[in-house]
Amino acid sequence: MARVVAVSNRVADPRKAAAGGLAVALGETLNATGGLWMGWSGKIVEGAEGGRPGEGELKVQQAGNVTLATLDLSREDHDTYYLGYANRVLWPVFHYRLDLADFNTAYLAGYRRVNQLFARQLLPLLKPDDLVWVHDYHLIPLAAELRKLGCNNRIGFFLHIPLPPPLILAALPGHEWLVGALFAYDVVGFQSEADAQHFSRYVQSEAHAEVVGPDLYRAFGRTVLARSFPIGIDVDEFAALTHGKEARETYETMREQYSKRQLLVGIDRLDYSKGLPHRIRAFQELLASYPESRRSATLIQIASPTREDVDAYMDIRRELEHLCGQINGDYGELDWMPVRYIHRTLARKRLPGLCRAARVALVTPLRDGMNLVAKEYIAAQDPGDPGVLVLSRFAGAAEQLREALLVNPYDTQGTARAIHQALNMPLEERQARHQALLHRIRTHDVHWWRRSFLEALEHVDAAARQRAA
Ligand SMILES: O=P(O)(O)OC[C@H]1O[C@H](O[C@H]2O[C@H](CO)[C@@H](O)[C@H](O)[C@H]2O)[C@H](O)[C@@H](O)[C@@H]1O
Ligand SMILES: O=c1ccn([C@@H]2O[C@H](COP(=O)(O)OP(=O)(O)O)[C@@H](O)[C@H]2O)c(=O)[nH]1
Repeated sequence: MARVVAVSNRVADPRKAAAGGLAVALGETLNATGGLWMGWSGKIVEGAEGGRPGEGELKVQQAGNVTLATLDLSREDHDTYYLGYANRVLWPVFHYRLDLADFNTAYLAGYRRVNQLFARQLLPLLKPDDLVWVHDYHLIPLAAELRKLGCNNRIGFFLHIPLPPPLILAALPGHEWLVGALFAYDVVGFQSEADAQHFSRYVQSEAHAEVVGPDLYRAFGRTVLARSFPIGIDVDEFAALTHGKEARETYETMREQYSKRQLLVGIDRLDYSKGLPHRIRAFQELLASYPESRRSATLIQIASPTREDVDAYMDIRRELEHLCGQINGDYGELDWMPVRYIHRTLARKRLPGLCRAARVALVTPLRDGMNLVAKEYIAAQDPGDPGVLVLSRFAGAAEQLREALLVNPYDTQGTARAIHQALNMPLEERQARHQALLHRIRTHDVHWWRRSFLEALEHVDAAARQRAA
C-alpha cells in the first residue's frame, strides 16, 4: 500500500498515551502502518508585539515508525481557528447546540488562514502516490486549499464528530462553502449511518448533488464517495493493557475499596456534549427512587480538563461541580460519598483497571461522534463476570452496540431505571450481552476502520478523478 500521510489538528507521539479519541485512534493506526502525521504542535508562539509571527518552520521528528511533522500556531491563529471557529462554531453546531455557537467572522478568517498555512506546509512533503488522510472539523477546507496549489493526490477526509441534519447545518453562516469544500476530497467518511444520511440529504437538497452510484455524489464539478466507517479500538492492545502492572494495581485497589459497594464509572473530557450534568441528575434519581442503592452505589466520574478557555466549558465545569457537591451533601454519609468527581486526566495505563473493576459504565453523551470509552469498557471486562454498559442512544457507538442498555440521557427517570437494571442484572444476561458486544468491537476494530477507509481511498474510481482534474 502507498504511504499514508495523516493530517489532524491534534497529533501525539503514538508511543505515548493521549486523552481524546482522535489522538488515541490515529496513534494506533499510524503505529501499525508507519507514515507521516502532520498537525499542530500544541504550542502557541507569541508575536514580538503580541501580533502574528511569521510562519514557523515545520518541526520534523521520528517517533517509532511514524514521522511527526508539527507546526506552532500564533496566538491569533490559535484563538480564532482553534478556540474560535473549530470550538465555538463547528463543535457546537455539529453537536446540535446552535444555542452555544458564536458566529464571529474573525473566527472564520482565522480558520481559512490556518487551513491555507497547513496546505502550504504540507505540499512540499508529499510524494505523488501518497494517500493523504485528513481528520476532523478543524481541517475541512484543507483539500480545497491543497487542490488550489496543484495537489492531485488522493485525499480522504474523516469526520470524528456527528454531522447534524440539514436544517441544523443550514443555520451555520457559510454552510454552502463548508460543505462544498468536502467535494475536493475523493472519499469522505462519517462515524455513523445517521451522519452519512444527513450528508446525503443535505447535498441533494441544498447543493443539488446528483447520486451517480452507491454512496457517490456529484456536485461542484467533482465526485465524492461518502459513507460511514465507524471508528474502533485496538481490542487486543487494550486487553493487554488491562493485564499490565498499572491496570492490575488500579483494579485490585478498586476491588478492595468497593468490595461491599457497587462501583459505577464515567470517563469523559469535561465537554458539554458528554451530558455530565444529566448523568449526575440520573444518578441522583437512582438514589432517590431506589433507597437500596444508598450507602452502596458509588459513581467515580473522571472529567478530564479540555478547551478551558472557551466560556461554555467554564460554565459546564461550574454546573457539574455544583451538582456533585449537592448530591454528596444531600446523600453522603460519614463512610460513603455517592460521587467521586475527579477533574484530571486518568493515565491510559490505569484506565482499563478502573473499567474492569466497575460493575457499570455510564456513557451517556447528549451527542457524540462515536465514543471510544464505550468500546474500551467492553474490552476491559472479565468475560466470566462482565460489567454492564449503559449507553446513550445519541452516541455514534449506539448504532453498533445494540446489546448495551440504551438510554435517552434527557430522560432522567428512564436513565435511572436503566442504571438500576444494570446494577441488578443476572450474571447470565451480563455474559450474553458482553459476548455479543465484544464480538462487535472485535470485528469492527481500529484496524478494520483504517483498512476499510484506506481501501476505499485507494480504489476510488480513477476515471471519475481524471474527469474532475
Ligand atoms: O483535541 P481536543 O480539542 O483536545 O479534543 C479531543 C478530541 O475530541 C474529539 O474526539 C472525537 O473523536 C473520537 C474518535 O473518533 C470520537 O470517538 C469522539 O466521539 C469525538 O468526540 C474531536 O473530534 C477530536 O478532534 C479531538 O482531538
Ligand atoms: O482521563 C482520561 C479521559 C479519556 N482518556 C481517553 O481519551 C479517549 C476519549 O475518546 P472518546 O472517543 O471517548 O471521546 P473524545 O474525548 O474523543 O470526544 C479514550 O481513548 C479514553 O480512554 C484517557 O486516556 N484519560
